[in-house]
Amino acid sequence: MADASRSSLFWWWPLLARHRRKLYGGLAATVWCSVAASVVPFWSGKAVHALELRDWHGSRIYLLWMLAFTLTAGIGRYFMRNTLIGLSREVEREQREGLYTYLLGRPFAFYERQRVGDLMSRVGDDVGTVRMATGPGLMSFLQVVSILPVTLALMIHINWRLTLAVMLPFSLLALGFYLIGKASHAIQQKLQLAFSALSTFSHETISGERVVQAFGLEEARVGHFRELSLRHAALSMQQTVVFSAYAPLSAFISGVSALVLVAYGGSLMVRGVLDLGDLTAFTGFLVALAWPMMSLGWSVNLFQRARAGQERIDFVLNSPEPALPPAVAILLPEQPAALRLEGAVHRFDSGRGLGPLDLELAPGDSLAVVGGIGSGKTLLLQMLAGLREPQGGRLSVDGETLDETGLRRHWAGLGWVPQEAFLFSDTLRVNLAMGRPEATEEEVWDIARVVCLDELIQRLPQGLDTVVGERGVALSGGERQRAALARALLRRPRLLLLDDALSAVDAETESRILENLRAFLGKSTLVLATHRVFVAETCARVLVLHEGKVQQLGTPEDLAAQPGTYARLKQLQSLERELVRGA
Ligand SMILES: Nc1ncnc2c1ncn2[C@@H]1O[C@H](COP(=O)(O)OP(=O)(O)OP(=O)(O)O)[C@@H](O)[C@H]1O
Repeated sequence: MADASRSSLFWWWPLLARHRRKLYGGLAATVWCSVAASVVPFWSGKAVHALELRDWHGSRIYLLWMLAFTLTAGIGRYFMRNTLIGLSREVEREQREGLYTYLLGRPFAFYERQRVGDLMSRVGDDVGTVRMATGPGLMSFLQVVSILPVTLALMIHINWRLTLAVMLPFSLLALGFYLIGKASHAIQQKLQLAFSALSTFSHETISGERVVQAFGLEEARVGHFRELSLRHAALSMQQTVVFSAYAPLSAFISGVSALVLVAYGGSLMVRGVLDLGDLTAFTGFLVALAWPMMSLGWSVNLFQRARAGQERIDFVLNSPEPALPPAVAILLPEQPAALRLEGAVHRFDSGRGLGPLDLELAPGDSLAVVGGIGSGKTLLLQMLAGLREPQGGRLSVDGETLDETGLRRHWAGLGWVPQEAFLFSDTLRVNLAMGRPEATEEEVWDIARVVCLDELIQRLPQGLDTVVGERGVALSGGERQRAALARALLRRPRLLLLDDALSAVDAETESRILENLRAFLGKSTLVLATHRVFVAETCARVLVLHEGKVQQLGTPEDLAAQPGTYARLKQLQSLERELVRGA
């Protein structure tokens, strides 16, 4: 949660500190514009007084001063808006980029605790509330604090008793704003949570729209969305009710103040203590004060909202997971990776998971990981990839435990094809060359041939420049998997990890790809997780996992010859293939 300094009134100072010069410039422009604006009533009073005395020349001079200060205030206001609104936009950009960079620097475990819709609402909505406070909110606040002393000084200069009388009602305003602000902050926190729940739910529903439609869940999902939306609307209404009190309270206080001015100011004039010019000036001062005082309520509300938003942003930024090591320039060794797991374990609260497990892979080794559903294949590959840190035991690569640079070096030489092939919404060319942007056209086509994607690319109207849609939606599951495999191979990885990477490819194409992959054996260390025995046979060794532990380990031939899970699987799948061939 936010630390103590963040929850103080100046929680946003760390965001502004970097922009001190701009802030001071904006502050100077605000003071300039406010001082100029507050002096205008003073000259208007003088002008009226001169008119009262039929001093036409004097009144013209005072009117010219009025014009000059009005113009000066206008110019100051222009600079104030440009500087402070510009500042808020910069703070917003920095905060958004900082949050985005932070998110991309989080390890696996972080994303298992977060929901995408919620994170998106923090990057969008919460950052937006902070911008509103650092821009328009801060501007209004600065206006009030700079207009008030000058106006007060001029008012006291004319008559301190009348000043005290007309300003007294304004002190009630501060109390009112404090109470409203407190209520508003509490509602705002709930409101932002409600918005986050709404955006998480809608993000999930839209992402899983095919499942929703296929299972006829539209009504149920719309119903739940309506509930969340109603809660959000109800809280928004509560917020509006509380917020609506600002304007009437300010207007009422201004009205009472005007009433005091007429009653008490009028009596002072009748008694000859004040002249008409003084009363006119006081009226001008109250008009000049009214708007900033009213907007003070609005800016206080913006601060409440922003503080709640910043607390939610800080909650993400203070997540307990350590950051990923920074990217550094890396010179990769030529030979394939050597890996060793010693007593490596990763278990979830449910007790399910992987290990303790020992495993050694020499450079150029190939290992197939076989096992039932949930036996730990993916976890093992994630651990070998350095994406999931062992909770106990250790992973060493090329004989060394992975430190920060070691991890980056490990990733630089990694070709990783996850179970769900993910493509970015760009062209096929960009997706394939993502791992090695300097790859030549020829190299891209060579790899496309290895994964049997060349024919498809030739058939596509824009060839390699075809846009594959969001997450590669324009390609079939098997095509997506082959593109993801090509992306990994094009990297010429030292370690190639394939997590059931060809499960959506038809058996014939899969055999062709496996045949082509043989050319890579020995050049990369290969670990592949699979449910298919004939895929496992591509590798020199097979590891059978059961409930996260090693059940069998040996060459495919040895395992096929001894009784056990592997032999049983092979028998079953061979029979299946015979049946398919016979059919
Ligand atoms: N993030 C997680 N939180 C909790 N449990 C998890 C998590 N990820 C995996 N598990 C559990 O760990 C076990 C191993 O999961 P893993 O994904 O490695 O299985 P797998 O062998 O790859 O399965 P499959 O063949 O279905 O892909 C499973 O029982 C799974 O439920």
